[in-house]
Amino acid sequence: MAGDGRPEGAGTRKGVEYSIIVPTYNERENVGALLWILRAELAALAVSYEVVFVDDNSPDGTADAVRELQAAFGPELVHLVSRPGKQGLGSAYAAGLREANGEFVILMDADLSHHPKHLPAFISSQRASNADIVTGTRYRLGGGVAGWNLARKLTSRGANILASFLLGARTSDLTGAYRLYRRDVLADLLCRTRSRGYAFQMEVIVRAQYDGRRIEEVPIVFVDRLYGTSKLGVGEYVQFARGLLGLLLEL
Ligand SMILES: Nc1nc2c(ncn2[C@@H]2O[C@H](COP(=O)(O)OP(=O)(O)O[C@H]3O[C@H](CO)[C@@H](O)[C@H](O)[C@@H]3O)[C@@H](O)[C@H]2O)c(=O)[nH]1
Repeated sequence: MAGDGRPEGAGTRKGVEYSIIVPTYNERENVGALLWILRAELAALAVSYEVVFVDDNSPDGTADAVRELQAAFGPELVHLVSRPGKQGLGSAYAAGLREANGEFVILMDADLSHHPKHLPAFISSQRASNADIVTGTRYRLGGGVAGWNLARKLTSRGANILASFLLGARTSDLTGAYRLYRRDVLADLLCRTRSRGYAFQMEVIVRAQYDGRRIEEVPIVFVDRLYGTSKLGVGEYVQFARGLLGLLLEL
């Protein structure tokens, strides 16, 4: 594997600044809307970008919907990584990175809970600060969550407070997934990250802090999905606890 996350000898598409990696599992109703809104939000910025969908053989036929988008918008803009079965978020990002050509990588959910309207803020924050990572935060002034029930709000907030306290983290939203990374920085972190599910977000940002990476935050409002359901289950909570314990023992 090359140091930037691509397989040795893989081709590059020169001049792409941003690769937007979107993991999907049963997101057929969302991928088209996401792409349209993304294009509208990025049009004014005059940046070059591509969108890499990583689908785990979704039973609802998400991969076919992405192929239709590919046919409509072209394979330069829309990429599809198709995996044989559900393998978790962390490994989906790694698979997306192997296909990505951008100097920077943006990770976002498919369901519009990570709204593309925040992308200009990520990009301008990185440009202004030369940061290695810009992470979206729900827990700073201007950020927030809409549409979650009280139990989910408390779980998310509680997990963040506990993990920040135990790990000495300076980032206000450890579990958020909406982030921009310098490509080589993400590739390096992925090599060392053990978590394969939702705990991935926490592990990556904490490791980056311990590595001395420059991390900036931008407030985002996470709006719960309109279509489909969350894939967060009990197993993910167990994995989160394991990931936290593992980091605590190691760092
Ligand atoms: N390829 C692939 N995609 C997956 C998998 N599991 C989830 N996804 C995709 O990953 C994205 C996030 O999944 P959701 O199920 O919508 O997550 P959520 O419960 O809304 O949780 C969000 O907020 C958490 C923080 O509170 C985040 O930790 C989490 O990553 C996500 O952004 C969606 O695009 C979903 O289709 C998987 O195993 N494989």
